[in-house]
Amino acid sequence: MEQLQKALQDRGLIVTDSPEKGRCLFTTRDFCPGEVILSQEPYVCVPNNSYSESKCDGCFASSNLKKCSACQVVWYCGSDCQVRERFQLLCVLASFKSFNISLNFSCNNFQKLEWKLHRLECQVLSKLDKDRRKSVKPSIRLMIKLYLRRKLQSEKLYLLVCFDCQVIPTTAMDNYDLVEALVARSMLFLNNFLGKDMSDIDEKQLVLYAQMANLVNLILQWQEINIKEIAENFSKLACNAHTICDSELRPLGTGLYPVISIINHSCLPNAVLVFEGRLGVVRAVQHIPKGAEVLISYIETAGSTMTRQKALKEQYLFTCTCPRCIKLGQFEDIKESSILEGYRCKDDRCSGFLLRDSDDKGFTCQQCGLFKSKEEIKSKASEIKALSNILTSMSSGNNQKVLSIYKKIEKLQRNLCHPFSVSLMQTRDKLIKILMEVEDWREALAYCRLTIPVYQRVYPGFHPLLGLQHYTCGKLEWLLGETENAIKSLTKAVDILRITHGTNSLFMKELLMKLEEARAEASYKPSLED
Ligand SMILES: C[S@@+](CC[C@H](N)C(=O)[O-])C[C@H]1O[C@@H](n2cnc3c(N)ncnc32)[C@H](O)[C@@H]1O
Repeated sequence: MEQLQKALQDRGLIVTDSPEKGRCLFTTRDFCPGEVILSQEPYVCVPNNSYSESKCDGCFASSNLKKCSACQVVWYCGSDCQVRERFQLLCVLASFKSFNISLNFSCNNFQKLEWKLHRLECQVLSKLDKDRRKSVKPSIRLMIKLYLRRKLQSEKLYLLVCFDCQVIPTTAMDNYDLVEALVARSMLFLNNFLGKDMSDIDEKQLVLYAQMANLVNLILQWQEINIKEIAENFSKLACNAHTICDSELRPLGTGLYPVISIINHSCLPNAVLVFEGRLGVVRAVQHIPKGAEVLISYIETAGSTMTRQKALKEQYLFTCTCPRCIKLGQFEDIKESSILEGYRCKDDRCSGFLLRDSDDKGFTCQQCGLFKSKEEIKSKASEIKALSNILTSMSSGNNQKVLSIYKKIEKLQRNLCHPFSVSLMQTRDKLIKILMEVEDWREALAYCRLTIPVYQRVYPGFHPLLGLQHYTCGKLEWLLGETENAIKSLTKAVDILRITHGTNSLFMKELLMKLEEARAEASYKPSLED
């Protein structure tokens, strides 16, 4: 901890303890919007591979993949990624006495050993029979990697094997002690439910961790392993691991970033976590003065206070007391919930919000006083539910059918929900995605424009999702030849994303280049007309 405090001190940060939140990360200097507060490589990470989709284990790319022929579990996209992974596993296997590996090689001749080493790397997984291999889901692999990595670092093999290349050395920000210090869900269960009965769901969760721990034990077959400790580590992953996303916030995998995990949650965060490849980067999204706590959001912040609190309670077992959450039950909060998750006025031209009547027969618009009966609402809601059920039962691939169902849902929601409703916004997002897949740019743009005011309301300030929505709008306008509009949208996207994503990533370079091209085209067009 002392070592970590020292490393953080150099970055203008300090870890403190609070009785309500446990460890907290505070600033010891000012940070300006867009400034990197902290960045960290994952201690361990895995891509979220499934039967239908695979990604490279090294960089999460999804093209030009080759499956490792030995273990049949891991995929790589090319030699660079293979080299990195093979090197890591060589070090692990060198620590097993059963493998007679010479440690006398440097990184220069390391590549010659690639194939041989990779076979060794896969030793643990390739020992498994076909059925067991199928049970090696990403969460299980993450745990296996955690144990291999611990073994590696505890025996300081990296330094032994190749002291001059300094691949992943043990540092103040990268060691197993930091994993040990992470808060565990099981501890939170106990703290929360001491003296009370655990609910069924909590008990089931603990049983699941125990089953997963058994599976890890069967795969690793280490004599000295402690199953209880593995189960405890699964419960740590549940409230500390992060979903690794690409620049457009599409999930790619899961990673454990033990220092970033010290950062607590707020529904009104002053920082954001984004990923540059596997690197986790925390950036300030507002001015953070010296002495303030650094806070990110763990959840989708678009929902009502009740929805957010439920999500935080279920996964992280705490009740949020951020400036948004402390308003729970106050008139402003009730109004906000009725807008985000409530119904629309019977009069199409009215944008008032509806509140439930005291006799529970229906809802009344708080602006024009029109009444909407419960039956009316129920019938529309069940039509939507029936259509959603059809969608869940459908197999993927039938874009046109899916599109027509989403359009029906959107129409019903337009009639039922408040114009700023989150579920209506989400349905429109699904429509945009499908319409872009079928290359109907015009209609995709129409829906995208409808979502912008809702995004601006639910994701205020520098929020990456708002920036990305402006970007989508800009790309569609650009494709449709609406250059002036594209410039406006792309500029709005850049204004937000340069704060949340920085300007160095390939993604941002592409966005900045698109904006430049659009500006160049706009200045070229009038001269043509002249
Ligand atoms: C990723 S950890 C954050 C670091 C944690 N405070 C620690 O001591 O390691 C997540 C856990 O921190 C606590 N936490 C995070 N944000 C909180 C908040 N706003 N209020 C109360 N507890 C919070 C909860 O126990 C949650 O499960």
